[in-house]
Amino acid sequence: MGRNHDHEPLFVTKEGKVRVAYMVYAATIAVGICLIWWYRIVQFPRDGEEGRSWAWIGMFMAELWFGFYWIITQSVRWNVLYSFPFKDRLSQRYEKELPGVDVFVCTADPQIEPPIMVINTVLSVMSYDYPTEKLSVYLSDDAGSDLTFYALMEASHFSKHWIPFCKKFNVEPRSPAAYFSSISDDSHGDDDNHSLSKDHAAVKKLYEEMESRIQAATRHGRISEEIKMKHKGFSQWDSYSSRHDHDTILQILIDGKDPLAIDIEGCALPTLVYLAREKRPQHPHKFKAGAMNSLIRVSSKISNGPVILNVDCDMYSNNPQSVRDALCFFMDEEKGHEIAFVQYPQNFGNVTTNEIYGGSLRVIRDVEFHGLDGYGGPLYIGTGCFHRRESLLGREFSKENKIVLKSENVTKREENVQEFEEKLNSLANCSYEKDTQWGKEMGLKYGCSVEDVITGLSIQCKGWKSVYFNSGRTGFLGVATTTLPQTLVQHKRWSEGDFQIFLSKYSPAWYANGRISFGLQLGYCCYCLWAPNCLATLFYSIVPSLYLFHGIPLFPQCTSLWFAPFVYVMFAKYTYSLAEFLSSGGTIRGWWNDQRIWLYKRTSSYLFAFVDTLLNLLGFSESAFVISVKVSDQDVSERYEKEMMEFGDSSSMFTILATLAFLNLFSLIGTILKKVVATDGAIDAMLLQILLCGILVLINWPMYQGIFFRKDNGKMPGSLTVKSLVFALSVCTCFTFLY
Ligand SMILES: O=c1ccn([C@@H]2O[C@H](COP(=O)(O)OP(=O)(O)O[C@H]3O[C@H](CO)[C@@H](O)[C@H](O)[C@H]3O)[C@@H](O)[C@H]2O)c(=O)[nH]1
Ligand SMILES: [Mn+2]
Repeated sequence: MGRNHDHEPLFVTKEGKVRVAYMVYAATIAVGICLIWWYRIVQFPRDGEEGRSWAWIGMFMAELWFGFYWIITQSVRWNVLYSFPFKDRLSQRYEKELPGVDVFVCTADPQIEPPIMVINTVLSVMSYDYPTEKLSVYLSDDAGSDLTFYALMEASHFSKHWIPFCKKFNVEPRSPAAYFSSISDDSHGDDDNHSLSKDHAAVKKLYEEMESRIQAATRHGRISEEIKMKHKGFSQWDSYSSRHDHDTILQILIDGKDPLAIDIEGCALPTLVYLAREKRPQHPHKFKAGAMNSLIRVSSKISNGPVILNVDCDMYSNNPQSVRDALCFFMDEEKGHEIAFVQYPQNFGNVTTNEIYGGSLRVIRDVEFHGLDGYGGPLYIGTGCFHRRESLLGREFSKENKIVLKSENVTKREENVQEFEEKLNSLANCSYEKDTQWGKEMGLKYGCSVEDVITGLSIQCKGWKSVYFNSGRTGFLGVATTTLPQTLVQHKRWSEGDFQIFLSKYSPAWYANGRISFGLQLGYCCYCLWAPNCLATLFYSIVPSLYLFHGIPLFPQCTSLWFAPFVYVMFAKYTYSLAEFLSSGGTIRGWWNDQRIWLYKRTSSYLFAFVDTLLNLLGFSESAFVISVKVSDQDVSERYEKEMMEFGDSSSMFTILATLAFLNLFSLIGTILKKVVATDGAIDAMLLQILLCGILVLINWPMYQGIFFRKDNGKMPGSLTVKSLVFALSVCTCFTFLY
């Protein structure tokens, strides 16, 4: 108290300009949508053709859905908000009282999440520009891999050189791999920088030696006896039988309370902890949510930082100031006490210019999440998120009981580190959570494949707000998927989890009613209703094309006035979407690719997610967490760099995509061969159907290439081509018999 506040806030928010033009545009689309609906009602075919009537009803349902979904997506565009923190004010006022920050890094598989990548992320967060005695880093290893442990041990030694180097020269970014690959060796060649270039060379050498040791161990798939002898920590693996069956392994590699834990310049090091929670085959481990909850408990006894940062192991910190930026929101005297979490956008270091798999999630990042911020704050999306420990633990927001973040007095420990570790082990045991509120009212929620979103929603339903911080130097950089199957699988997990939320107790549609703002409810629905989009999209990409082939119109003639709303809505919607994509920094080809990915996701990932969610609900299946692969073979990455679509995997999702691609191709070719369009007035009556089918064929171009022309390993597998061909032909034939 008694501080000179000047009443200057630690952060400000700016609303997007009220865009009258946008509102007019949206209103015209809304009118267009209503006209389309009206058309379907008044023009209902009365010519007694039953097939056409059913198709008509289907089209109407699909258009009802599209219209309804479009309305929902408006919620994230009306009220965009941008937030800007003031770090200088933070350090002026609170430098001495900054709170402890615990960073949780999660990893789960040393094969697809290589230990060297994991420790680069760890090193990047250990070297935050933040008082080291207040910073603690925890690595949760769900594979319980001694390779990862070994890499972390190496990192703990290397950090003694790396952290002082970063701080001395204000290096950015602070992931050594990213830093060394961004800087050429002779860029420090001039005399002024003599000290930098010398240190740079020395640290680089240390890093490369460490890297080759870790890579060698990873290649062998095991740790040599010689290394094992050197560190007693490996003895904890003596009772280890497999990654699904082992005791808790907890090791404090750097103990911040130990006066001897210092770097080469004599400064304190941040605490560094390795945790592999107990795993037993008969005991469901609840994936990342389970890992996070163990970390919350274990960390509460070691450092108990009131702020928790969660990052995935592939998302290194790209900005050493991020902790300070985030604290500006939490520590603001006026509004800070309401904020439960600060979410950074997910950015990826490996997205190519035209993002063939739509990997940058550009529009979500630069438009929609700002829109959510305008209604109370964004979703928690798993990585790059700073939490208040209290709200993560399940505490309700209360105006009266403001929780002020401040540094705590460190209590001295009686026992030595080993005894202490043993005491904490039980916190990460399988049985610990039995008959407790963990996974329900406490910590991250279980039973949903997007544990992050459902947890964030329940926090917001308890009265808390969140903040989306997306400005200045990018906070975190991760690894985006690099093949089509991976992308589809990831989106299946996301859309399935989101749809589970929609149907769960915490549904944004009913539970959240009155607990969060209406705008935010709609905002959540945009994502929670991804999966059901599959039905309307499938219908729209199959039925009109089949009917086209038989010369049966399902849209108004182009000489009719009803033609106008259809053309207007499509044209206006897609022009706007292109403009939005370009203004978020994308390219035209990138937008086109993004449309393709939307189509693919909607017709495969979302369909599987939709079906699985329903089966799940009926108790037929359990959803699992399929971890995204973060490494790829040389030739796969080469094709990725060249933006060639990677199939090369026979999944059932592909069968659907290829079948659809064939169906539309046949319809289009058949239509031309049968000279359907040559008859009088046919073009007039069928123009929209021809256009729709033509666009579907155009957008599927990379698929045809993969089926017919490519020879490389990434092409569509032959067996799959045959299967889809048979399916497509059968559908066409069955349909012909019906008519
Ligand atoms: O049993 C598990 C499975 C996964 N993870 C970790 O969870 C993180 C995310 O997994 P990833 O396969 O990379 O999934 P993504 O789809 O890239 O992740 C996004 O979506 C997930 C929810 O579906 C969130 O958990 C993530 O934070 C969010 O970045 C990784 O660090 C994994 O190591 C675990 O710790 N234990
Ligand atoms: Mn990931």
